[in-house]
Amino acid sequence: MIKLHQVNKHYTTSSGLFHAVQSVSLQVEEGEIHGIIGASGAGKSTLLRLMNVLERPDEGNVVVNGEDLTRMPEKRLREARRSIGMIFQHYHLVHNRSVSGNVAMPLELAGVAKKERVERVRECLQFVGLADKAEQYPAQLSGGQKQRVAIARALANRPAVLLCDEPTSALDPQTTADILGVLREINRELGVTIVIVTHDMDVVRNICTRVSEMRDGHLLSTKHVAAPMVGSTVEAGDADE
Ligand SMILES: Nc1ncnc2c1ncn2[C@@H]1O[C@H](COP(=O)(O)OP(=O)(O)OP(=O)(O)O)[C@@H](O)[C@H]1O
Repeated sequence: MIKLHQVNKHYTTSSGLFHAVQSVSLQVEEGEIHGIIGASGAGKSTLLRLMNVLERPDEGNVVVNGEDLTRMPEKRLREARRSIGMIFQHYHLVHNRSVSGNVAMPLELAGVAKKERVERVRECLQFVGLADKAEQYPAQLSGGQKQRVAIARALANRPAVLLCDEPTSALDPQTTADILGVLREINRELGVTIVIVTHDMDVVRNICTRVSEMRDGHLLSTKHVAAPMVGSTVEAGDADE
């Protein structure tokens, strides 16, 4: 589903070239929920942004759904990105658009006709439990509701993959549990493959099938996560690679 092959990313900083992601190879399988953990600055967000080529790798290949995104011209890359949704810690909603206006944006960019757009926005808001908030504005919503709008927007173009960058880090424990429930449903009911960057091992124990650990730009390990059991603490373990 997602194959990173020997991917490298450098940034130019005031103190020289910084090697943020170093020769990372990783395969995310179709249908899994794959966690990426590691200390602050380890390169987790950079790795996630390499998966949809929001960051272009300096070396290596990024293949999603059998298509090499690193070899595509910009126009084809924009089209390919429609099958890769993304959500962020701080939601990135457009404040002067209503909830339905936000969810409609990727459909407008994809040239979907108005009637179909309205229907799809309604479906997506219903899926995340916010059908009654369609005409409200982001400032009127709680953090959890804003993240649900961002999820609905990410689902609008029926992606095969959803990339999540610290999606619950700004949320309280109950809201975190609710949002993880939504992500689990997206995975199970819609068959969407999910990659989730987090510093919270509870998130990993709760929803991830495998977890990769980053340190100083390197991928240290990828492990299976024991099947989550309600109310129990489950250790990540059972190295498989
Ligand atoms: N655009 C950029 N220009 C220069 N340096 C960058 C840029 N983006 C990231 N970095 C640096 O690359 C390193 C990895 O950043 P990244 O955001 O991927 O880490 P992270 O593991 O997600 O950290 P955090 O948990 O703090 O978000 C950091 O040292 C960061 O300062």
